[in-house]
Amino acid sequence: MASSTSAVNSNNLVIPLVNFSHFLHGTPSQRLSTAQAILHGFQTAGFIYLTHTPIPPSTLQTTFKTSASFFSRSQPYKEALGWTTPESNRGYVSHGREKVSTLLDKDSVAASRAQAPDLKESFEIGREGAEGAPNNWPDDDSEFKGVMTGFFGLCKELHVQVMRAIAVGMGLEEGYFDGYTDVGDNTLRLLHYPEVKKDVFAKNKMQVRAGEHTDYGSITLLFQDERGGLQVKSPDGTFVDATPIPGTVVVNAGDLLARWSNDTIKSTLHRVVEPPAPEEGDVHPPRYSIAYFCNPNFERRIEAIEGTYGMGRERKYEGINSGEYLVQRLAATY
Ligand SMILES: O=C(O)CCC(=O)C(=O)O
Ligand SMILES: [Fe+2]
Repeated sequence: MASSTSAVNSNNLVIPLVNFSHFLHGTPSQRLSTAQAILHGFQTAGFIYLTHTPIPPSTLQTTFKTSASFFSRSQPYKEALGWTTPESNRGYVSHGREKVSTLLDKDSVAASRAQAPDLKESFEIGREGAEGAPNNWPDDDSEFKGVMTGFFGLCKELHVQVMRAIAVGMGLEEGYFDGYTDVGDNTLRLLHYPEVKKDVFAKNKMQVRAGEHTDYGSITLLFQDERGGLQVKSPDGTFVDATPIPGTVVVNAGDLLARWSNDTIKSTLHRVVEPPAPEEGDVHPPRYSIAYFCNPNFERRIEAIEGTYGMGRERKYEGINSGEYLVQRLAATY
């Protein structure tokens, strides 16, 4: 049986829908064809949708509920847990503070933020126990911490497995990336795009919920609710809806994986805009999503992956330290 059909197929953007259990538990041939479908998706669209991951739907539901209840707290409560530095990259980020964008210097980021700030707030959680970078947990809510650390661990494991699939797809030894994924230097980002009047979008054509950007790290695991609004840039240059499919995880490759793979894997622009399905009334309801940004262990040096250069393909990039790369990218965004 084929492991893959497509989740999105429009304007030359084909995002495969892959049953991940065929990689985890399938026969050797299912395992190989699934790994190849995953790698192919990253090489062409830069995005895939996974079904049948080991993350239980009930756990995901609890995590979404816990996230929504956190965002419903008062502004001073959330501000007290505020994000402080790119080095720690942990805590609460209020509306309009971060402007994800393709602009690399601080002045242009600030200018575009002033024009149409992203309509969102977020809470960033890093690896527990990282030296000098404690998480900004609310001290009156141990349930929040318990739910989020549990979810962090499940996502960490999924990162390990998706990187194994990429290794198998590339014809490398399955554990090729294990020494890069075992620490879990990743970031769990809870996102809340508040309810918004429809005329906000009508009045300003530039207004979006999250500006177009690429992600920075290796891969991102993205869990979205049923609202819609996520769009991915197609090879034609148009933005195509990455429509929510219940029970799936959207996975996209980030800039560091593109670089690591000598640009054989794509890090594709995406954004969040006004939801496509017209709802009744003059407001769009809130949208919640959860992004888990995976990175190679911060202490590792990232040099072109074996097999992605040679035989007429030049090696395009210098080696770079994973942690330094991320801090440099984050420093330009806040
Ligand atoms: O909310 C979403 O669906 C996308 C979020 C995203 O792309 C990001 O935070 O990097
Ligand atoms: Fe993103």
